[in-house]
Amino acid sequence: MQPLTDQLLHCTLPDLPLPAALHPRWLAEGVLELRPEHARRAVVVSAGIHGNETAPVELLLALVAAIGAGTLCPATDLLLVFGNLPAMRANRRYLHHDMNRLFGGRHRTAPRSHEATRAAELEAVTAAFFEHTTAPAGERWHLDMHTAIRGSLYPQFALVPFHAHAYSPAFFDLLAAAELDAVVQHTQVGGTFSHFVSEQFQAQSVTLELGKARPFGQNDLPQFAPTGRAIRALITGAPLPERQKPPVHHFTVAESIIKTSEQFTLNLPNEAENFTCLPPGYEIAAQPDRRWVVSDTARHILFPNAGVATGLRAGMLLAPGAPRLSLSE
Ligand SMILES: O=C(O)CCC(=O)N[C@@H](CCC(=O)O)C(=O)O
Ligand SMILES: [Zn+2]
Repeated sequence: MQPLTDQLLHCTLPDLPLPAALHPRWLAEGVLELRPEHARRAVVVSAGIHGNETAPVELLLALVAAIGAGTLCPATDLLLVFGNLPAMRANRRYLHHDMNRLFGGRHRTAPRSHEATRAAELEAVTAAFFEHTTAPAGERWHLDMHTAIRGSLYPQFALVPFHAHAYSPAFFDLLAAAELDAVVQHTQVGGTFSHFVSEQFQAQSVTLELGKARPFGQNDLPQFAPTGRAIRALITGAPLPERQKPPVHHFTVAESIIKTSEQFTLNLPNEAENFTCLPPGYEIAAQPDRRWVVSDTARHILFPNAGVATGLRAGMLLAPGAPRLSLSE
């Protein structure tokens, strides 16, 4: 294991020297705030909200190391969040409850658990971070980095939370510069960290899916380099790197498949990848009180997972294209 990963997991990362000019403060376990003078932007970068999604954690640690070494000089207020440390130590998505379903106050009504306590703590530190920034309203950003359980036909993609405020063209430029292959627009509220930050602080917040989830030490780190470069540009104010790939593909969530029965079944092979296009009329999932059939217009499956706890999302059906009303306007 890399020394910095070891330090994070053993809670000795605060021993790492950081430039005093950035006024570094550890606001909670695994939550580092940096506030350079005259910041014109406030950026939250989070990883490890799911403990087994380790590549984003390594990417975030590389940013902390570069800041410590003085090779990366943020010009923005920064909140760096390592989400679920006990789950990271156990290489599990979560210990008791999926933390990324508990934001927006849902932790209050959920059974008591490490994840519920941590979601409440992350909400509080994020609120304090945005409350004290001098960055203007349109310059609040949040990138919540994840990796997916299955492989994906579009290997790297973004999920934009449903939002009522404007996301700027600069936000979509960032996603393009990060070499993402696809952008998925949510159409309903959710309990994710990115939805919470978007709704509560009118931030341009997004979930990034950067590849397939693998344990520490097994990640192909060069795959994450374009995202790392785009984040560095965002936090230093440098120009964004030029995109080398074809244009980003857009999708919109048409239906969320919510498992509400233990007898829920999913009609898909384990090796089926995210974004697989299914034939219209295909019965993708069923439980005693209902069945989900693929429509003509929403044929792409995302995050199919029969193993989620009852009450949670077991997949989404996507329609190609951005929503008809552009949310960036
Ligand atoms: O691969 C999977 O099945 C899940 C990967 C993952 O953790 N995705 C996030 C997406 C959050 C969002 O919809 O914005 C999640 O499920 O929490
Ligand atoms: Zn995740």
